[in-house]
Amino acid sequence: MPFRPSHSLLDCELLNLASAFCQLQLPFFFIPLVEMASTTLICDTQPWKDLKAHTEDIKKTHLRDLMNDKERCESMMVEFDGMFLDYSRQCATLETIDKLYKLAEAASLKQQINRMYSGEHINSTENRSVLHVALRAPRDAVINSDGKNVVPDVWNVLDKIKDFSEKVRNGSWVGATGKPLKDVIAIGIGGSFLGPLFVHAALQTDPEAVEFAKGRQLRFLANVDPIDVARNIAGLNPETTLVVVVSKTFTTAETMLNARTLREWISSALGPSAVAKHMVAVSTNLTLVEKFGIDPNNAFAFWDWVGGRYSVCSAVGVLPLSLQYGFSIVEKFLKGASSIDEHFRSAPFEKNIPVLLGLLSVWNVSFLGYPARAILPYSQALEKFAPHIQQVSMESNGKGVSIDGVPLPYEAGEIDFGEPGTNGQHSFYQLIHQGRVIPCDFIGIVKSQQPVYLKGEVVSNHDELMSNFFAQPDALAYGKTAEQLLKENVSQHLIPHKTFSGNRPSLSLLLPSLNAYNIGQLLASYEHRVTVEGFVWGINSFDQWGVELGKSLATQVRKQLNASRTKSEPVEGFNFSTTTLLTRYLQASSDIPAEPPTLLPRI
Ligand SMILES: O=P(O)(O)OC[C@H]1O[C@](O)(CO)[C@@H](O)[C@@H]1O
Repeated sequence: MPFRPSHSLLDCELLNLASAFCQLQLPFFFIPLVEMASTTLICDTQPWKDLKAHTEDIKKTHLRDLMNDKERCESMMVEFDGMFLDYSRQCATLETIDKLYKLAEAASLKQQINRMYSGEHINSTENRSVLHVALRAPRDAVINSDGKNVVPDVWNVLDKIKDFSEKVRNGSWVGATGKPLKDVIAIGIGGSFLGPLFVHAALQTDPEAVEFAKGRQLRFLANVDPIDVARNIAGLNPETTLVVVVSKTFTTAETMLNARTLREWISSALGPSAVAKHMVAVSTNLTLVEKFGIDPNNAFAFWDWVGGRYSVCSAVGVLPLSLQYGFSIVEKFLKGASSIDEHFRSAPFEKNIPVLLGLLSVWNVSFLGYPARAILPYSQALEKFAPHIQQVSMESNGKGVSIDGVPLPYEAGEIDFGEPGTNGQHSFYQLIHQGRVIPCDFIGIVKSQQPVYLKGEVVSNHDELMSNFFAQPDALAYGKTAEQLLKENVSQHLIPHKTFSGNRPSLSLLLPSLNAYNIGQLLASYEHRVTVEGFVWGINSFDQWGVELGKSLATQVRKQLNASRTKSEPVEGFNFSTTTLLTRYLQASSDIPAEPPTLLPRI
């Protein structure tokens, strides 16, 4: 285990434990002494303290000067399997990077990565291994969980998906009325939605994938807002639609209500027996799948060692994407992810893209004090990348205690947001240039998947886009001084407004193209980056207890709404604010009958 020194208590540690016990409202003397001696935090280590002290040196530097050091810049560029990372625009020197490697060592990063790959139960609060890497491992790989090689199970499901998706696509699996199923609605939320949506959006512009998707539609129903149901079924015919219910637990309230709604949509149009031909499921909970009325033979399994937000490479993503694009395209995506898995596991830290990305994030968040990160792909096809990484990162690392349950005296996690360039430039970049400092990830693609050239234009449309990709990082790094503005004869009173302080960090990631393989590489790089951050911060990046409280409070509200509507019971048991809001809501919608007939949207 990392961070378990046998030496006596360190100051920061004692403070943390005391505050943990204060939160539990137990007297401090109740702390078991053995526990006191066994738990420490990364902030207690010498490399962390060295980095803290080092921030004073960094504050004296400016990227304008750092960028002049060619040797420094050269050693801040890494290439792997066609991906090129340039992190020379980070507010960091070679000494910083060296100190970050020492921090990684203090965090036992290498050992923690190995523990993940060897199937140890590193998700300790759920007592599970974390093996999304097994989802894209080659057929002959051996990856054990609880003493069993899980790779054959993974490939059994992949083979089943290949077979099923081919049958649907070639028309040998047809709907209840004998018509081919050309449209798919995937119902799921969170990790059972965002990853597949990101990959779908990206593949939609890859010419090879587009060719395979001709005549087919894939839609995603996530929100329990009935408007999302309405939008999803608009223009679709139940006779030619296949519904895939995707839920790891098969208990998520939103997904299950949406699944019951679409089951009603199908059975009211085609009769209840049509469900067998028009609904399939992806889940770890095959018992509940059967209970719902979906034949377990039409269910595609995955396993509790796959976290929801890390599940896009399981049947969660592979099934809907194979139905849309064919299994061969999706297999390329898996291979791209697998290539990064191997790189992450084996490359030395200096050449290891996910490790470098993760360490730089820790540097920005924990030492330079920049809590947010902007993900800025200069590719419209990556429009759903930032929303997906938002979940991967913020649900994984948004934690307040260490893996041992000690409250953290430092902030973990980061605030992720982003939009494709250049749209973002006309939206929130103002704040990034002259307001707050937000480290940016610029992601560029060398060859456009949809090139456009116009005779007489100075550059192609893609070059126009990429001109911005190359310009923005320098604008952020160098800024613009008052002296420069004076030379340009800018009026005195405008100088403060037109000055750019610069010294704003970014990194640039260049991908050769945006095909299925590269999309897999990008996904795995970010997944592992988040893991690296979590390992260094000493937290459990693989649980998500923070989502539970809101869910259970919603259960109370649901009961109240039912009681008030059907039995006119008054709103009770809530605070003044919620009581007022609920009462107002009920009164203003009192024209809705207590038990209305089944109603489906009709857009
Ligand atoms: O796949 P399920 O079990 O429906 O869960 C959906 C999502 O809900 C969450 O548990 C959060 O509420 C995510 O972690 C998960 O991806």
